[in-house]
Amino acid sequence: MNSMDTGILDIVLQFNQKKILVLGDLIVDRFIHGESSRISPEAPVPVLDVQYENEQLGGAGNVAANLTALGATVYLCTVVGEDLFETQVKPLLAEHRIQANYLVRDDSRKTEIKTRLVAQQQTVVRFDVGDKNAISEASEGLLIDLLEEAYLTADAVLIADYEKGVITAHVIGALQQLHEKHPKFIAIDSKRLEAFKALQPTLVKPNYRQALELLKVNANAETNRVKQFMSIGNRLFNKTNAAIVALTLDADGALWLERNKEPLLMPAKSVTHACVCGAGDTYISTATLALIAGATKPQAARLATIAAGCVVEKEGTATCTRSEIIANANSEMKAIDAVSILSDLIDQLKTAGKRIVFTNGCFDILHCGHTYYLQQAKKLGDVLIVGINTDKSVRRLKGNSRPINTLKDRTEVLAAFSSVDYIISFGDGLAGDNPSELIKSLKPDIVVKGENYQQEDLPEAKVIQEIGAELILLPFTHGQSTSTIIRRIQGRSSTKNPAKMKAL
Ligand SMILES: Nc1ncnc2c1ncn2[C@@H]1O[C@H](COP(=O)(O)OP(=O)(O)O)[C@@H](O)[C@H]1O
Ligand SMILES: O=P(O)(O)OC[C@@H](O)[C@H]1O[C@@H](OP(=O)(O)O)[C@@H](O)[C@@H](O)[C@@H]1O
Repeated sequence: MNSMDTGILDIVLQFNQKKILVLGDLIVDRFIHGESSRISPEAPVPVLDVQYENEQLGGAGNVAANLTALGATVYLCTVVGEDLFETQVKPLLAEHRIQANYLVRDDSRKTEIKTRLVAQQQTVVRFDVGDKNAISEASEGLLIDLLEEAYLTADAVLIADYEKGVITAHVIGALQQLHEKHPKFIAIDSKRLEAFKALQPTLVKPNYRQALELLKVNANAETNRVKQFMSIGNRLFNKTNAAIVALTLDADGALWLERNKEPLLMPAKSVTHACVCGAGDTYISTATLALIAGATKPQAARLATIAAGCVVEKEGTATCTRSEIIANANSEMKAIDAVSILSDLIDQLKTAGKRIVFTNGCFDILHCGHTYYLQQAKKLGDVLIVGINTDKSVRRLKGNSRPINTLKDRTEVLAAFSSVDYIISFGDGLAGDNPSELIKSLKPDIVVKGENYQQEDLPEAKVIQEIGAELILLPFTHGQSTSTIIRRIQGRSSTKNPAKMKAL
């Protein structure tokens, strides 16, 4: 754990207080998965033996789904056709906890549905059905009314424009008027960023192809894309009027550009088989939430990269939760301050078949007894969670001279142990100095204690039984304890330097 990581965690924890207005084209992504082992006799195309199908929200719908997965409240302003509303769109919105109050339903319109045939994880063909023409005047009027309603309560506006007809010149004009009266953070992902110049967006996210098109530069496979945009990237400011340009470069990560500042390159996670559909949606959703939660540019770029790295490892159009961001952040980020985040994370780890081990203690001055004990605890399962007593709690348990090290320092030392996966403090809640409440919330599979305890003496024994966890008592290393170490030091100091002993 270091100060940057603590900052990142604080930012992620604020995501659920944010309200985002998402404006754009809703798409339905349909994936038909199968195996292919031969070429059709009728034409030189693979024959797909279909195994399963699924549908996901795409376009602005995917942006909204990503934002809700990250904890935010979303007002999704869009126009959908009646054709797919009841059967496809409504259930998907409900699944992602997205309110349908800001949607305009238009029975003259066909919703965009993109069907992909996927053989052995490789998309073989995609076909699109749906209207791409501008929405009707009636729908436009209704959409602008809803936009005005949602705008004032939102913390930021995220435009997900796929040029499927929802964002007309009138819609942009209405947004501009609102923005002039009540300026807000505006983030834009669009193939035609120049059309939004008047909004003076805070953040735009072109991908490489879109950035080349904006600057009217031809693509060249030989070019080093990072070097190229380090040199010509500043021309994107005049084209977009944006304060920050997050240029995403798929497997090469992203280059963040800001006027008169050094560009920031954030490399992407290396993924063997990346499924990139929707990665840009996840990227801009996370970057927006991070920036409005007060993240610095490097922090926001890092969080967006972690989230995009998480979705490209999943099948189809996907989302990344706050817990996944924390779990995917580097291993230094072990200390988790919110029980709800850790319990979400544990649920996900359990679903992935992991066995969760929990133990707790003061971990004041660490010695080889701790090392052995934590290693043994970890071996009992897959993930070791350590509950650590707060400073006040240690004082109550061990006396006023303790702890020797503050909670922050004790946590930092504990986080350096490879056997320890996550650390959470406890001791100031209703259950006082024992971890009953924490165990009840986290529901580990195994609880480990030192064998100096008897099951019947443990205040948490009842909770352990209630949640159906197994209690395992591990032997302590003989003669090793923090108190013995302190006494040893005091003994030595008292003969050699009594003044120093007092200071201890
Ligand atoms: N092949 C990949 N491997 C790892 N990360 C990727 C890959 N493709 C995309 N990403 C991640 O997703 C982000 C956005 O991807 P990109 O393809 O540039 O945007 P878009 O989806 O808008 O075209 C990248 O900056 C990167 O973090
Ligand atoms: O522009 P077209 O291709 O017609 O439509 C958009 C699609 O390419 C896909 O673009 C993806 O976004 P990313 O661009 O990968 O973030 C997602 O929004 C998908 O849901 C969507 O189907």
